Amino acid sequence: KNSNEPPVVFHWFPIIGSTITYGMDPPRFFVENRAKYGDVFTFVLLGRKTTVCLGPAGNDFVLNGKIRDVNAEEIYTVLTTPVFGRDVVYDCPNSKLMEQKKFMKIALTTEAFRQYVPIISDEVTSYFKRTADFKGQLGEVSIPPKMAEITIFTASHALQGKAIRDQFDESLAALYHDLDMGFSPINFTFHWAPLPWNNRRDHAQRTVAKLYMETIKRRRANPELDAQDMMFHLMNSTYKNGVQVPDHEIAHMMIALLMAGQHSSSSTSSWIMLLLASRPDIMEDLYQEQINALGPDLPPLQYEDLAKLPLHGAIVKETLRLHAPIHSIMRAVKQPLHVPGTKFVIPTNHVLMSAPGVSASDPVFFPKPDLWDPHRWLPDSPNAPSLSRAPAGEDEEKIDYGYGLVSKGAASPYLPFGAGRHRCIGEQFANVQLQTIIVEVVRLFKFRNVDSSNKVIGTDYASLFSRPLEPAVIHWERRE
Ligand code: HEM
Ligand SMILES: N#Cc1ccc(COc2ccc(/C=C/c3ccc(C(F)(F)[C@](O)(Cn4cnnn4)c4ccc(F)cc4F)nc3)cc2)cc1
Repeated sequence: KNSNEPPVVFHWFPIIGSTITYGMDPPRFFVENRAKYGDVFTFVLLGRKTTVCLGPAGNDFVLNGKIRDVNAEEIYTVLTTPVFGRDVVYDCPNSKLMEQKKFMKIALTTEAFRQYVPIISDEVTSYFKRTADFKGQLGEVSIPPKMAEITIFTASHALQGKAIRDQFDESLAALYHDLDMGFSPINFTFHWAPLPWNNRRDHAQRTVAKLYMETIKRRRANPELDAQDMMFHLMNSTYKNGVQVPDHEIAHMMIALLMAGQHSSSSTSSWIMLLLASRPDIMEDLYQEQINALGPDLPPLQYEDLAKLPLHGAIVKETLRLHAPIHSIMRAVKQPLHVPGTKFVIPTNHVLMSAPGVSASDPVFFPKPDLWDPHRWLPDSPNAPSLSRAPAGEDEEKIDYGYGLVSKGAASPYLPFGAGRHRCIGEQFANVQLQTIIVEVVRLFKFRNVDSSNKVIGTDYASLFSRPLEPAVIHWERRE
């Protein structure tokens, strides 16, 4: 054991190591061990030495790591490739992923969002009209399953096109569920195991991919001129080496986007509804904001209206500060890595881990960090973030990895969408989708907790994306 490795978190057993304490509550695990060992420490996760680098400097070190030093696909491919399919995302060289992200971004333009807002609005309003759980004047309902349905309908219709969305009413929903069973942290380790759900996952992946490829052939035969959806753009994309994107890669990228959009948005939208139920006063502020900005008759929502609703935007921002769906970002170490400002050198048998959420709830940057206070993101708030401590210069700098300029600023304490080469390309879509859902829900209902308290339910960290524990019941009442 050479002396310049980071301190190791005390654990009783090898292999198991700290897996259970980490897996049960990662944020608590990070904060408790940061107090003991500082911003850089190693723990054993399912037999793997995992070195965490916390704080804005840690976020920068991991997320802006050079490609020769850190590698994402080696860690993630065992989890994602069986679900998405081959030759895309983490089953190809990073340079190919960068081109695939460029292609995906082409369908995520403001022009596309103009089309998506009415689509999302209609899916939300028609959902609440037809679902049994919201019949009558008032009632109680566990909200996460409802938000999972709303997000799959809104994301699939906007991003995948009406043909795919309509298949979610029957066959595709069951297939999606089987695919989803394979998207679990257990598969980080036991991906090879012929577990029953892995067989169902593989069958579902092949079936869904086939369904997409048939749709691609049909659309190529008679192109729907107006559809600017993701499939249309991927069908007209060509790699730098001149190769047109093959049909199976289009199908597999569509699955990847479906999984990304679904899990992140359904978790975040569930949190938003639960937090609004804990603060009915804020839900009224939202209704008032719409009336002040759009007029008392509340006309059908358009993309341009979202810019006039800053509190709606702050709801998403503040929810992601406390409930980012991805709590741990991991990289393989490709060569011994010196941690700047320390004597530590991280060896290549370690996995590197970033947890941006730790600095997002650090009192140094966010006064009363554990308080869900969307107003903190608006002017003149007492709890305004003091992001000025993060070196502003870096935030200004932008860099292009091949899919457009991204802010180099990984030294920021607020990174729910990551940073650097692997940064999210779905941020704008997620904001449009989530804010549109909030606008429509606020127009239809008033929420409160069943016991009228300000309590918020705990977090389930057992699945790949952190999400609310279930059942998470709220009381709803139809607005007159
Ligand atoms: C609230 C919503 C979302 C959150 C919080 C989120 C978060 C993230 C984070 C933290 C990363 C970086 C992962 C890493 O560095 O290992 C990421 C990457 C990515 N996300 Fe999202 N995401 C969201 C929605 C979406 C949506 C809607 C899409 C697609 C339409 C999407 C597609 C992607 C893609 C393609 C990457 C790139 C992965 C890579 O380059 O390795 N995400 N996202
Ligand atoms: N015992 C025990 C025990 C042990 C440990 C634990 C918990 O330990 C951990 C540790 C790490 C993690 C990491 C989460 C993680 C990483 C990558 C991805 C992803 F790749 F999939 C994604 O980024 C997702 N994404 C992006 N944007 N929106 N979605 C993505 C990218 C591109 C793409 F096209 C499609 C995508 F969808 N997803 C999730 C989760 C849990 C529990 C129990």
